[in-house]
Amino acid sequence: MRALFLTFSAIAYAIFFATFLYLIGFVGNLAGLPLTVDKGPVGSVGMAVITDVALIALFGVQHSVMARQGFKKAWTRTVPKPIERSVYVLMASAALIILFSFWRPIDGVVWDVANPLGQTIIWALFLAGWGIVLLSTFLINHFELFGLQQAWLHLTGREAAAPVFRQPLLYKWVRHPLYLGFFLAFWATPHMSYGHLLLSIGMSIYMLIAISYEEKDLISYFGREYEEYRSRVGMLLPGIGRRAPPSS
Ligand SMILES: C[S@@+](CC[C@H](N)C(=O)[O-])C[C@H]1O[C@@H](n2cnc3c(N)ncnc32)[C@H](O)[C@@H]1O
Repeated sequence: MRALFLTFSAIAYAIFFATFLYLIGFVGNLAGLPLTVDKGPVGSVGMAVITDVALIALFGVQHSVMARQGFKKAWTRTVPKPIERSVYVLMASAALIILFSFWRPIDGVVWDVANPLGQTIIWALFLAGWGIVLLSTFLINHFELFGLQQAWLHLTGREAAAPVFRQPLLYKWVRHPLYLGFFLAFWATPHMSYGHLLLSIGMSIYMLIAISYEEKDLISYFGREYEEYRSRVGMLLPGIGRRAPPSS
């Protein structure tokens, strides 16, 4: 059973990684992909807006609800604890695959940068965004975030350690570098269509909500240590979005 759990986690991880790579191409409109933010079946604008908002909401609800402590407690009565995170990762990938499959592009130019230097700078920001996302997962704990560590510890008969508060490298300057990377990745495009704008706005709203829930959890784990960090370090940009600790 323990080896089966690890196999399940490894498969969930492989599916996540393939989905993550596709997401880069989807948002960046990579030539050769069958479906991207600007390439796919076109219908009426009204239907496209309703469909796309529903797809973003599905992703946001799956991500936020399944990450909450209360949900995890209830959920692990059914799903074995060592693979709980891998099931979450699998569901998150499924929500993205559904988004890729049913996304409806919306034509129309919000901005279009034709200048070659401008385009190069914007693509560099786009790639930097994805790089920051990946780097941040390693700064927190990549293999735990994606469920492999939990199944491995179970296989080797060890207990999962309690969450550790980290502030290495990027976390010294901003509290949410991973989300900062996603902001760059969604917004840095030389050609912004109305469909892409909808995706960028929707994901940005989701991330701001996710940050507020995540910080409540972080304060419940780490207490004053996190409150002090929050009062000193900016949210998404250095020095901006610091929050004074509640007076006691
Ligand atoms: C997907 S990661 C996003 C991390 C962070 N919000 C960011 O944007 O870089 C979410 C997980 O990271 C954990 N986390 C966030 N900040 C942390 C920190 N400074 N130290 C340890 N864990 C952290 C949260 O508890 C959550 O399980």
